[in-house]
Amino acid sequence: MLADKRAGTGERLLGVDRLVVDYPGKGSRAKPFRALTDIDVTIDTGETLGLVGESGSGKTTLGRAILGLTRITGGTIRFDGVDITRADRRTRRALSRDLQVVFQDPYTSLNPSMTIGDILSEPLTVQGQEKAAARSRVREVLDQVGLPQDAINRLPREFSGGQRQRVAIARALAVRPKLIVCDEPVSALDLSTQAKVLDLLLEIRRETGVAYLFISHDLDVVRHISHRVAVMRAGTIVEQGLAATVTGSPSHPYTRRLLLASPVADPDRQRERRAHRRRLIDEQNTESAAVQAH
Ligand SMILES: Nc1ncnc2c1ncn2[C@@H]1O[C@H](COP(=O)(O)OP(=O)(O)OP(=O)(O)O)[C@@H](O)[C@H]1O
Repeated sequence: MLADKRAGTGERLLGVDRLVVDYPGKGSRAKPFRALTDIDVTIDTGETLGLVGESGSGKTTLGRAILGLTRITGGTIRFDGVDITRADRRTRRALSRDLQVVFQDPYTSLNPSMTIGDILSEPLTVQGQEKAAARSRVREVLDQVGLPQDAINRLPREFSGGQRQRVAIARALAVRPKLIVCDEPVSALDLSTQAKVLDLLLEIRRETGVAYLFISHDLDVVRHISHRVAVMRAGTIVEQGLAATVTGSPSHPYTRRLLLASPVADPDRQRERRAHRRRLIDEQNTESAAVQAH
């Protein structure tokens, strides 16, 4: 488990300021739907910000806005000292050296007809690297994510879900990015594979100093990897702070509900959770007794 402190150098890598995203409504007269309202988040070099919230709260929309995949209605996004809110395609291509993504589903995020070698060398050749240099970098990242060298000539279907997610992580790592947006990277995996992939992400962060925006609906997963946590609900951030504080003594009732809803494998955490649930029930009983006595 992580120490309760911020990581990195304290240098600001990402700054999202009063971000608003509207999706067009369906039909010509329909009102647009506001998916994000005045979102403020920051990530420092080497830091992990966990983003939690239930389905539909806007986590993916925020990740996609940062990656330039969703149209922004208002506010600004700065990355590494540059305003990238409305970056053009050329700037985005250059940015992809520093800003990468790992999606949730390792089954659909990898091109099934490409070999692992081609999947991993593509981002490097797009950045203008020579084929030979790209191949040697591919060998390095395969090692880094714990996959065998002979994976180079194999296809994604020959690998398990956890191994495919290692390929997706290797693809993101290949260009040595400063920030990786991890959008539910372990949700499609079983519990023991989840733990292994989370450990891999932690090890990579230690080795490379990369920062993560780690998106998950599961507060327990997020607390394992994050220095700070932001909690989203209906397109807004209801609470953010140090991971141990937000997950240990949440101040917002919504965060408390999320905490109780998240599945845990760790018996200590299960005991802790049962005690917490009992405390909540006791509080509620005391409140209703007080109301009845009034
Ligand atoms: N392309 C779109 N057009 C219209 N509405 C959208 C679009 N994409 C997302 N939404 C809506 O925006 C809101 C936020 O969606 P988003 O996918 O960002 O949430 P999320 O927290 O990532 O949810 P999940 O965990 O289910 O992926 C939801 O109400 C969703 O229905």
